[in-house]
Amino acid sequence: MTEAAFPATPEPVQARQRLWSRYLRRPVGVAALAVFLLVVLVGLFAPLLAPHDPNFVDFNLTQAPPGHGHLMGGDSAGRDIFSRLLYGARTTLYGAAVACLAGALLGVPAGVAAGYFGGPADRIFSWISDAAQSVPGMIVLLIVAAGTGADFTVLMITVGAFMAPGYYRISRSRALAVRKEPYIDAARVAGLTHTQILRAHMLRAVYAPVIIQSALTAGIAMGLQTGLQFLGIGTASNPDWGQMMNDGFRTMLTHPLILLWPSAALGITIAALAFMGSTLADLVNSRTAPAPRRSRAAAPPRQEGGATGELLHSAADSALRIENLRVSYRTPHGDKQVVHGVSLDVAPGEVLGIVGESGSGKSQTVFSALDLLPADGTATADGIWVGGSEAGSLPRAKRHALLGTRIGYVPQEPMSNLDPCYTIGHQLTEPLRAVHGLSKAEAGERARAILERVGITDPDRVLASYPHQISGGMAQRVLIAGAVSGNPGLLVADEPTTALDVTVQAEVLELLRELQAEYGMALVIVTHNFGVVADICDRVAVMKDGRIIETGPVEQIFGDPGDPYTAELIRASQDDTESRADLDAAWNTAGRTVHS
Ligand SMILES: Nc1ncnc2c1ncn2[C@@H]1O[C@H](COP(=O)(O)OP(=O)(O)OP(=O)(O)O)[C@@H](O)[C@H]1O
Repeated sequence: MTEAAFPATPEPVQARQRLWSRYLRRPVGVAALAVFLLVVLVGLFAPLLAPHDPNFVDFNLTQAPPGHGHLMGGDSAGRDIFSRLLYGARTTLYGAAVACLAGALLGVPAGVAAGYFGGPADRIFSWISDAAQSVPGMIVLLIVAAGTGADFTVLMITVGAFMAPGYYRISRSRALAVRKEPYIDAARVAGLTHTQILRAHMLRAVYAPVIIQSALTAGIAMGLQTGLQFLGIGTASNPDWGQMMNDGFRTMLTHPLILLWPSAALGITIAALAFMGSTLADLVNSRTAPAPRRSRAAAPPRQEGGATGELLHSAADSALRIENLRVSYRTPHGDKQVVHGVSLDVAPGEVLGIVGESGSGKSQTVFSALDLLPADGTATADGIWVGGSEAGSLPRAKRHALLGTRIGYVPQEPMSNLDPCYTIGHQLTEPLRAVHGLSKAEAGERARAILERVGITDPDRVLASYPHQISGGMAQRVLIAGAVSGNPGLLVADEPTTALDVTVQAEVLELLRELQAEYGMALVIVTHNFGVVADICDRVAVMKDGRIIETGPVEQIFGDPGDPYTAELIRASQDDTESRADLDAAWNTAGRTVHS
């Protein structure tokens, strides 16, 4: 079965509206849609449109040619072919709808769950889908027909079950792509549960491909049901195109028109569905490419050694404490360690900067604290404490419950962390209602107030806007508003200004500093820029190749950097031109080896 590849980022609503207007500019698509709608209308209004009772037998009409009040003549039993064709459209459409519904109900939830959760869920559902495809469908249909007295609805549900793997594959591949989108992580750190994310974001993302798949499936289901009826399997009381073809087949050589009418009706309907599906798939696939994800630097080779960094506060007095954290990834060549024993802590109300060049392990360190590592990443630590409580050993669900409540997260790329399918208002109020139990009105009020607090002067407009209708700077303010809306004790900001215009960067930093002071939060800010550190941080940890090479108060590190690499990072930030060669030279000055 044809399957279209879909870009990872779902359509914004306006873009989706544009999709339909673009569809209406495609002549083939419009013609196919018109034909299909005509068949649907004919099926719906068959009792009004049919000039004769489709089952009334008039022996004078037996195999009669068109004419004398019978537009298409009579069939072998003396019934009006035109009336039977109109009623047949009903049966055929009903059967196709039942098959599509059954296929979608079985295939889509399984595909979304497999793509989203991966691991055993993916393996089990994929195995079932593959197994379903290897079952000989026609034999099963014959058995079902024999066991149910050829009940048409049950037969069509069975046809749908055989179509389910198509829905499964398309939903799985779409969910696999979407689950890597930053806005899914953003929804998790806002505290939404898997069920809420599946319902709100993933199902929405598979909507367009499922419609396209349904157009293709409906055509196939119609062909199958006609084949069954052609074989005489189905209810004889309702006229349908398969029975009519069976009748025409027997007199094909002497009265070819009897076969031609139902065959043409079926062929045209299936072709219309196929053209609709392919036009839609074409339009969806020709959309703009998904937003680029943050590039990952090449991994440094593994280095052995003990924990690096320093711990200044006891676990009970820390907003966040990470002890001897190691992060590794499964690769085809074995495990690759990318963080080699990092220890750091931050006190309530303190601002800690984690600074280092790209690929130094900053994000992996904070992702481990947020429990946001991808499935092939593993974090082990001697301990991770959040708000004075041990979090590292908590069961996943309890650890997850900290997100959005005790930990807030501000990501690097504001736009890709907002779901393009929902308004800002929906995205801000969803966690407030789902995680903090606020009513719709309370959540709306709080979202409005917090937007005003982060400097958005027209909160009502922004609440009603979709992400593509606001600027990058405004989107980052929205995400900051979302991150602090749950009053977390710890705010983690991962390169929060990198994706922003230079003029907006200072404003966003200022806002973070104000909110941190106002809410008394601890702030961990990940950056490659010492300018940001100077602006906002109390203390800094410098990372290189998955280790902390130096920690200290900002003034001390700026005034007297203990490591030539730190000095070079500071100089590069001041020049605003980070030269890889200079950084490597500084690293070598300290007698260490450069790995690139
Ligand atoms: N999914 C992954 N699989 C394998 N290695 C990874 C993966 N994600 C990150 N890494 C490696 O982990 C190391 C640290 O990455 P990390 O994202 O923490 O860097 P960073 O300092 O935050 O830089 P950047 O700001 O560019 O992301 C890099 O060498 C990177 O190649």
